[in-house]
Amino acid sequence: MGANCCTESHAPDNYNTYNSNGNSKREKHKISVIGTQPGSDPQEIYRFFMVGMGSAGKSTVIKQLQKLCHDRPNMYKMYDEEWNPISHEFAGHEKERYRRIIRRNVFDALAILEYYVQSWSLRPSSSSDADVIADMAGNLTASESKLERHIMNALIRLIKDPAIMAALCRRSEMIGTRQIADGTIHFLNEAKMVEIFSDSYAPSEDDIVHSRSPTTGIQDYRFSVRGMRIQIHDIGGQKVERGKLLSYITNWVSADRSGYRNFILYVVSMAEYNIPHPEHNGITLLDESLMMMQNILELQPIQNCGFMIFFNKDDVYREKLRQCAQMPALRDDTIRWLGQYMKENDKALLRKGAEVSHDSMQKVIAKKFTDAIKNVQTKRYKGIYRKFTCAVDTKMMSALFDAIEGELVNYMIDTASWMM
Ligand SMILES: Nc1nc2c(ncn2[C@@H]2O[C@H](COP(=O)(O)OP(=O)(O)OP(=O)(O)O)[C@@H](O)[C@H]2O)c(=O)[nH]1
Ligand SMILES: [Mg+2]
Repeated sequence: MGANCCTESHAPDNYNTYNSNGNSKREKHKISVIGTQPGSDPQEIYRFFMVGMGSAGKSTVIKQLQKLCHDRPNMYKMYDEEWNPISHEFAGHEKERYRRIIRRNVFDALAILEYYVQSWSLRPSSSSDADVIADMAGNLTASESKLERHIMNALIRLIKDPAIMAALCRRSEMIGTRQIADGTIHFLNEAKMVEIFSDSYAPSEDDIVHSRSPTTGIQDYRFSVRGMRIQIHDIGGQKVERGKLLSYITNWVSADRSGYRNFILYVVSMAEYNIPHPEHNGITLLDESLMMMQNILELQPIQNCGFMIFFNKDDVYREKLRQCAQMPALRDDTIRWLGQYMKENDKALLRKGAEVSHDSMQKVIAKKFTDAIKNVQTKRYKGIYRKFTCAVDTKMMSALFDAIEGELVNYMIDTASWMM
């Protein structure tokens, strides 16, 4: 185990961070070490540049890999930048950090729910618990690490408030910055909140997978999955982060060497198919993600890299489509945004409030992206590989990672047949 591995943070967002101009000082060092490690095969390394809009689920993929190192240590292992095995376990200070993040996620979600309770007039009279939250909201940063007992109790009482529950049921109508992070739903029930706000709370791996903290910069992670070495660079996708993308991608491509198999891993949140863009009329956040993907595909330096798309948040997408049966406005939105890619039969079913096969609706999203890919001018030398994913679902992600080696080897051999 590397000398510094016990002191280094292994949590997503805190590991092997690139310096501000996008160069990894460690990268050069690492290249010389891998080739000369005693007893090591001159093994291939599958290298992923993971990118997408903010909140698409990129860091959740990393957290799942870390969780799998915990659940199945014989098959999944984590490494430092010199490919020395390291502990995947979250150290005490990281658990403490996630404890704060999760409490903060819950607080933010309740503040958002309370906002909708007010603006949708869901509560007949005012609530003193809601007043406590409103008073806190401005000062939370300073005191987030030690929420006072009466505030915690007010939060727990609020989650039982029928008005808050009614707002939660209308989550698909929430837009802009006032949206609840998809993973936070996992925490929004009384039993879980009692646990989260107890003094002895230590987040489980599953809780960490559901937590939300935006990534800044570019983070470098290394794992082996059934002996196959993979290196993933996780790029922050918030608007403020996206300005650095070109320099990161150029540096990443130029660090290529023999034995690397390079892939762009583009993560898309299908849940955003109906969320209007906060700044541009007439498009959704999914459209913005699609445009970002097109811009990346136009970049000359990546034409020799494989390109994989994870269509993520399949569970949220499925749930929204299911809700179409009871929510005519959501039905209309779905037809407005996706109708041109849907079969006429399916549109008729949806209009009647009947269920449309999920398989067909997944193909609708894939078709939207395939059409956009056809408009890309820059010639590609590799095909495009796609998967529908639910990054918070450990079983699904483990099945995906278990199969990925064979799939990637086939991809490298016969890229043409992998075109979407
Ligand atoms: N329900 C559900 N939640 C998901 C899924 N994938 C990710 N999430 C949640 O979505 C939130 C955002 O996920 P992140 O992994 O932080 O998103 P990101 O792409 O890394 O975002 P940035 O770091 O801002 O670029 C977290 O609360 C996750 O738990 C999914 O497939 N289903
Ligand atoms: Mg992230």
